[in-house]
Amino acid sequence: MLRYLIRQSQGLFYAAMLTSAICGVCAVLLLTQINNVLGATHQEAGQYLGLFVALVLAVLFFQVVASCLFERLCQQTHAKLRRYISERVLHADYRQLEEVGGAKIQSALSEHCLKVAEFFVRLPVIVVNGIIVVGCMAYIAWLSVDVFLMSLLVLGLGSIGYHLVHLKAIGYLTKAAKEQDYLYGHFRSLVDGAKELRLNAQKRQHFSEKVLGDSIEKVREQRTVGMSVFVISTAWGNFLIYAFIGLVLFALVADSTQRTEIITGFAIVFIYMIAPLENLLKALPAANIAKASAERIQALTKHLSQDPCSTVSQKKINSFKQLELQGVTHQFYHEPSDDLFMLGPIDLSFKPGEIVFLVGGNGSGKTTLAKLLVGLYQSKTGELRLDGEKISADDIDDYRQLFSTVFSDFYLFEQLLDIPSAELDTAANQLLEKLQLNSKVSVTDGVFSTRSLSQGQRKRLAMVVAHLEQRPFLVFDEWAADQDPVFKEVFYRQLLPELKALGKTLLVISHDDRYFDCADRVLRMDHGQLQHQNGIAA
Ligand SMILES: Nc1ncnc2c1ncn2[C@@H]1O[C@H](COP(=O)(O)OP(=O)(O)OP(=O)(O)O)[C@@H](O)[C@H]1O
Repeated sequence: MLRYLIRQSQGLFYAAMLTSAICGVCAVLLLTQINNVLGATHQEAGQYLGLFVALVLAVLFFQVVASCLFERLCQQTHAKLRRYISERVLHADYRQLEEVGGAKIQSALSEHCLKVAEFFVRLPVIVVNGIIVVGCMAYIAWLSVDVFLMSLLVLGLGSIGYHLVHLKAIGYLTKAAKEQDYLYGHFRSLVDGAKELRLNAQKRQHFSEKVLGDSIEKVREQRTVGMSVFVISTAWGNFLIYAFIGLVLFALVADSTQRTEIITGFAIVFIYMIAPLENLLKALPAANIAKASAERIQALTKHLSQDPCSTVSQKKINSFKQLELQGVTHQFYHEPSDDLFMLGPIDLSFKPGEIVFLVGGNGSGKTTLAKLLVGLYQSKTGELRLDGEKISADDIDDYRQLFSTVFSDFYLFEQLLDIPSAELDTAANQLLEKLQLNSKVSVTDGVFSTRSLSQGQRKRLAMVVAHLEQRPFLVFDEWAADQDPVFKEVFYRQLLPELKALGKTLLVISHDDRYFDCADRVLRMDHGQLQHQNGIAA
């Protein structure tokens, strides 16, 4: 994932890395100048002044440029990641999207994206300090090969210890990232379940303490332990540095002829190197958090297989003569209860200008069948046929454009999402009048004046949206359930016949048995199986 993102902004990334590297090199050169001045007489020191000032300015300049470039990279990455995940979600198989759930997607779009993007802000710290440490090591080698070999040994030991601890810490951070996905679900419940939580103090307390509270605590605990483990590894690194300094000062150069000179040189290098080394060790955990977040994003997007048709097709299907479902099946497996719901095999056909009612008990499979019909669910077996032609996976998005739906869990966007025009506004406002909503809502430039309506009124608004799409097939899933008796009458006796007269095919999922006579056909679902009944309902 990180590699993919780097590839996406290659130019910016390499420019930022290069300026960071130059900054690091200048910082090491500055160290050698400081050391030169320390070993020089007062007269000699003057000749180093120009280079010293130039190097200080260069370090500052490249540091600022590198940080700005990495900040830009961070923002670019953040935006790209958000777009990438949004696109994957937009084109994901609908059933898989249902399985993944909103919480994981929200967690990925907000926190995981941010953590990955932040990696690019930490990168200059890692690069600059890494180069300073390597440069210092090279300088140590130039001063004394023995000390350099010893420092390599110390670094080797430090790396092994760091790596072992690091594995442990990463485990905690990954667990925290997983728990965070659940936490986002609980955050949603805070708003979606606001009514229930207010009306039952005991449940509210349980939710607050046991559900939300426990989840917040788990994330806090795992992250704290993970980060503490990193702190321990940093301390281990620091211990090794000080042990090494002691070794050099008291043992390695103890009886050297140029003792004072060498010790002064090393003391400067060590002092100069400690802060970058610490910064490096501190920046690495952030990189690891980014890695854990990137893995969560990857796991999510991997789970969402893409519809084969990801672009808007030019092929528009505006009408049909016959639509058939042949041997179509679907199944839901509920793991906790080991329960399997099987729908079908279903054979069914529709013609333009007919009203078909789909009736049956709760959980009998009516909505599932409607989702199969409109191409939201893929059939396990069997096929959809339009005018005798089989609908393949490549055609499914074109096929879906035949339908306008109002499912019982419909979503109302704040705008019509069509290209705004005066005609569209006029048509929408006329429909609002027809559905007796004109005193509450109006449409201007394709945007609704309000969506703060009763559930029944919101459903009427959803009907306006569906109507405006001018598709040949309309599906209403218990649309009339929230309507008052007067408007129920309008829906069944006036609106449906008007739509039928326009040549539309209508699949109406309904429990209103007093209106079953409005249908040309009534289909009854029972435990996932379809029973055809002609004419008026049984
Ligand atoms: N997203 C889902 N994930 C898992 N199981 C599901 C899902 N949607 C529906 N089911 C299961 O499929 C069965 C049929 O559900 P469906 O919503 O199609 O019934 P329905 O006839 O529309 O019911 P109702 O009249 O209550 O709306 C149910 O037993 C339900 O548990």
